[in-house]
Amino acid sequence: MQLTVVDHPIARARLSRMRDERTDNATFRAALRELTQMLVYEATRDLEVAEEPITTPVTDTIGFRLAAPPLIVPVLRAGLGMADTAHGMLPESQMGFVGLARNEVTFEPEPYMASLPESLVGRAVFVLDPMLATGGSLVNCCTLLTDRGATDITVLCALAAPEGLRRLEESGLPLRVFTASVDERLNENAYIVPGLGDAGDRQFGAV
Ligand SMILES: O=P(O)(O)OC[C@H]1O[C@H](OP(=O)(O)OP(=O)(O)O)[C@H](O)[C@@H]1O
Ligand SMILES: O=c1cc[nH]c(=O)[nH]1
Ligand SMILES: [Mg+2]
Repeated sequence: MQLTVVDHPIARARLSRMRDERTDNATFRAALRELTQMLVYEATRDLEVAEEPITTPVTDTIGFRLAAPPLIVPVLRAGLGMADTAHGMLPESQMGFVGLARNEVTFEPEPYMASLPESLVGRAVFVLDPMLATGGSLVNCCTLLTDRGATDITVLCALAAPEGLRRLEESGLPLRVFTASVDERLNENAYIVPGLGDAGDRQFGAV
């Protein structure tokens, strides 16, 4: 599994705003959108481009377009806050949706929806979820994708815990992970420390 930590100064500043308990829901969402831009920018660096002839106001030349824009898959709820930004940067991409809620007693994810293309053979997939804690939710989501034939999955998250990264690594799933920080650890409630709290609640309110 390939891990990239996007620790650009602007990314660190946005992440700090998200961590701060005084940050209100609207400011948290704005900071997550801005952080998502940086994660997408880094994660798309190696995407294949196709050449196409174009004409500028001055002359004919060669232009470029993405050869195969990845499928974007936000994990509901918290990943929804990254979806529009990622789609804006990859406007030709298709979007799928996975809904998971972590059981806060067992810490296991409980799936409640999946809306994905039947086959993902030969398609790159970008999974969006700001939080990688125990890793249970992302293993569940990425297994749904590999069950459909995906072999090229990129996970974009704001924060990752070492425990979750280990679980993803041990899953053997074909993954690359881009995160703005690898935090210290999980606490007894499987929350990331120092973390930022519940990313869904911080954006949309407590359920
Ligand atoms: O790595 P894990 O231990 O599985 O935890 C991470 C998951 O927890 C959060 O979702 P949550 O279940 O709180 O749902 P929500 O987005 O609706 O708040 C987060 O967005 C991840 O999906
Ligand atoms: O710290 C955590 C752990 C799981 N889910 C969150 O939203 N935050
Ligand atoms: Mg939540």
